[in-house]
Amino acid sequence: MSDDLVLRLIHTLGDTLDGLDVALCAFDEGDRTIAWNQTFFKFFPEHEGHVYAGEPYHANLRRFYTGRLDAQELPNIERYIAAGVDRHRAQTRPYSFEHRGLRVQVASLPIAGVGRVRVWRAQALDNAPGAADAPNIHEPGYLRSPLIESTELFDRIPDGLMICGEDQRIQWVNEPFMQMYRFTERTAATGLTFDEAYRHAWAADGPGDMAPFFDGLSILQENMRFAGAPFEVPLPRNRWSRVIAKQGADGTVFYAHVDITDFKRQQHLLAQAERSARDSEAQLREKSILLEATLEHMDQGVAKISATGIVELCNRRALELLELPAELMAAKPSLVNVLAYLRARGEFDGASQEVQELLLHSDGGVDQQQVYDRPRPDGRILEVQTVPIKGGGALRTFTDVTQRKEAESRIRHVAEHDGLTGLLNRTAFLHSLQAAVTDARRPGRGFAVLYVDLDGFKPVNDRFGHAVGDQLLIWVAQQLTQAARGDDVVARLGGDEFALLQRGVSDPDSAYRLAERLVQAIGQPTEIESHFIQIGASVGIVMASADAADAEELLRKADSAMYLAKASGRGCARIYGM
Ligand SMILES: Nc1nc2c(ncn2[C@@H]2O[C@H](COP(=O)(O)OP(=O)(O)OP(=O)(O)O)[C@@H](O)[C@H]2O)c(=O)[nH]1
Repeated sequence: MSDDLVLRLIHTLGDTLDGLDVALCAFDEGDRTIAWNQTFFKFFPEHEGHVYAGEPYHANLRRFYTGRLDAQELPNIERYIAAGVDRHRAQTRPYSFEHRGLRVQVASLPIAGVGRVRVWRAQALDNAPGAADAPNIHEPGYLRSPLIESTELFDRIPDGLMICGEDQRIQWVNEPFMQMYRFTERTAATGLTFDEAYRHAWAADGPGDMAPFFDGLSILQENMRFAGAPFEVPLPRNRWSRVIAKQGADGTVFYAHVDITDFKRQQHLLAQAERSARDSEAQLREKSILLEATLEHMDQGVAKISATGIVELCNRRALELLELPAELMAAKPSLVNVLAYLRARGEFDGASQEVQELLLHSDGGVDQQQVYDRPRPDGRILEVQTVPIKGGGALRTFTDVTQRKEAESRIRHVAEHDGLTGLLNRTAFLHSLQAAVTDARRPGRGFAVLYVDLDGFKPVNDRFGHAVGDQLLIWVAQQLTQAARGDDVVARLGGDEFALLQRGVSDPDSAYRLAERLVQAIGQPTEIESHFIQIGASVGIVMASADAADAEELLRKADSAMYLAKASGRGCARIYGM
């Protein structure tokens, strides 16, 4: 059938129904208005002059509700409209409601290929003439339903039961209903509307938070007007009731009130748990973003090695410091492969034998914290620290300590050397001497200490000035260094006093010969700032013996031998104890 023909048929049907005082309004499958008749305006004058073909059903409902809702209910209009649209789509049975002084019964019929046709007919109002003759609901024996001859049976079911007459007033309620809605006498509920019974439940509870009451009242009023689908209302003391209506044949409506408090509580707990899970998930996400950003921007290289030896994570700085290609690391290689790559590029060539061994057998696993310095081929020094991770694997950090190491070695150099000549100072010489004393107990590790004091140095200072004296001290240092062998130790003890640790000598003759060479070298004339200068040197010698005491004592003995040389006319050497 063509759309046009369908529309003509609906119009004809509408005209026909006008004759029966029945209103009609038809909607397509998208809930848009397609046709209506004259009686429709009689029941719903608010639509006259406004309704148009194609108007969505929700626009129709908005007009309907705008006219009938009072100020208290108006804020709920959107909910009413949404519920009305849902009802429109799902309605399966007729229901009646009051509108503009009329009681109207409405039926809705889905028509395949068209949509839905709604028809309304007027009914007599309860307070219309003749209603005064209606039976007195408070009369004993008013109950008309044969179903409730034995109330005891219904008092024993767990759900509340409320039976209403056609006039929507309560005819009978069971015990569980009385408990739910706070009635002590069954007769106190009789004759009330459900709306009034609901108000009673809340009034009986005394003052408290009334927000759920107002909410529940509007849900109840809306649903009682267009009874159909089950609905839920809040009761005092955080209880909830689900109300299910069932229409009886004679206009009686049976309402079951199911206590769903536990269900609601569980729903609430579930929603809370979902919310807190969402919150902690969001927090976790935020934390991991923060962690990632920190990792990417930190000055330290970081790599995480899994329990199975896979390099799972390697930050930007680690790639830079080790000159690792990003593609290699993105493939999550094994540590063994990464070490092989680095080894092939000479990464470990400067590392100590111990570190080389360590790296050769490393799969990343460590039992305890491990730290070592690794000199790189580019001259920088990396401090590599590995800590075990609970549950397997390890975290390895790479810190560029080049500058720190350089500063440390500068400080060490200053602490150990004489600023003028660059020779070791007294403290460092005593350290070397002490090490030699310890070592001398081994065969072939004998040594001699030569204490050198310049002769006639003071007059140089006095005559040519301190600067020339300084130059002369530097020249003396050179003479001593040149006369010494590579593994000997030369030091300036202070002022014009120097010392030499001669290694690998056990007979005094060798030490004496070196002393003579020193005396001879220092005794040569030299030119400093155009001045020809000649000084001399006196040398005291002490030989280390197996029972040698400590470094300080050896130096003292050498010093006293030097004094003997001075006493014997200077420019010569003397051996301690000889
Ligand atoms: N120019 C210079 N002079 C120094 C320095 N340290 C000490 N002196 C001087 O070196 C001199 C050492 O004194 P002496 O040991 O009596 O000098 P000397 O003339 O060699 O006398 P004898 O050892 O008895 O032969 C003093 O005049 C100190 O001031 C220094 O760093 N530079």
